[in-house]
Amino acid sequence: MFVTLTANPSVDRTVEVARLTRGDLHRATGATLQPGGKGINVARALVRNGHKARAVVPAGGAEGDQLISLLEDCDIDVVRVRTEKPVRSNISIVEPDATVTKLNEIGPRLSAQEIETVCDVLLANVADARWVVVAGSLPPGVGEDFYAALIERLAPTGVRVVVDTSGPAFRTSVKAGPALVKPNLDELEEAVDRRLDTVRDIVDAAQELRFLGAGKVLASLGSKGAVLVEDAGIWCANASAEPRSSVGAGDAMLAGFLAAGGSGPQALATAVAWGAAAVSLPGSTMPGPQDVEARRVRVEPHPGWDEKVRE
Ligand SMILES: Nc1ncnc2c1ncn2[C@@H]1O[C@H](COP(=O)(O)OP(=O)(O)O)[C@@H](O)[C@H]1O
Ligand SMILES: O=P(O)(O)OC[C@H]1O[C@](O)(COP(=O)(O)O)[C@@H](O)[C@@H]1O
Repeated sequence: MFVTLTANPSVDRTVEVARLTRGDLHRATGATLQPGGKGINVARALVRNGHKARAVVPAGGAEGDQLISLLEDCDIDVVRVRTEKPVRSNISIVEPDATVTKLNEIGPRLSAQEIETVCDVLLANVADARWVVVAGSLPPGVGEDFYAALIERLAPTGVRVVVDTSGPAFRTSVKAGPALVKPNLDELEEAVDRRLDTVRDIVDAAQELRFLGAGKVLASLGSKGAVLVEDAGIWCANASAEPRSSVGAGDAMLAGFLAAGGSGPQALATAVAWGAAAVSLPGSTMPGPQDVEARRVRVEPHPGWDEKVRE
């Protein structure tokens, strides 16, 4: 069982337009409405590929009801924590060259009581978990040490915790010693407070996070694939794709890594295969086994240290 917590879930609308121009009326060429938020997407990807996943989801209001009903057909064990304020809606605008413009709402404020309930519910639902994924931004009212405190409370259970978040919450959570973190390039740059241009820069930054407390670092680099830095070694991998929408690609990629054991080059290969498959699908559609093409994957046991990591 994989357990995820999405502190700030969303109803995701992805709208496809021929070309985005500020101030213009656009007629959408396609649209999807999907359950959103990083932990939810990780759970969606895992169950699409035959794994068991439970998603803890604070959800209030009519939008919360809509989110839960969108999750009904997904085969996820959804544990809803009812909150007073409504779930947010996030909008992604996708152009034919797969450029994505994201409009993420800040999310509903959670009360101190609601935050405590979310923690208690998560802790009550991890007994059968192999991994716990705590992911996404934190809504208003939730302190930046929320994930760090959860990692500390989960430590006695022995479960491995993955963090995928951004900003101050990311840096703070690293110091609490998660087994794995999954930053994208922007998040990694923000965490180490400098620009990163090459594989060497990524590995140095990852080692800094490991020095601070993270066990492994799985850095995602868009079309450049991903870099895994762990005790056993350092690997780079990428998979080719005809990109359509990158929304949720990082979540699919993390799910692939966990599904394949959460360690080493084979798990990294699966991760980028799932990421590439996700990016080829509309909206935040999570790939199933028929979408994933292992032949597209290239794993480098000896990273090209000076290779550029920007697209
Ligand atoms: N254009 C692309 N071609 C192939 N794979 C891609 C492409 N864009 C993203 N991916 C895959 O999706 C993963 C996550 O993408 P990235 O944009 O780094 O993460 P996030 O969605 O978290 O911002 C990458 O590591 C890669 O495996
Ligand atoms: O919590 P945040 O950082 O606002 O992100 C939430 C958004 O990220 C997603 O989980 C997609 O994640 P990625 O594109 O980073 O993989 C959407 O479903 C959701 O709208």
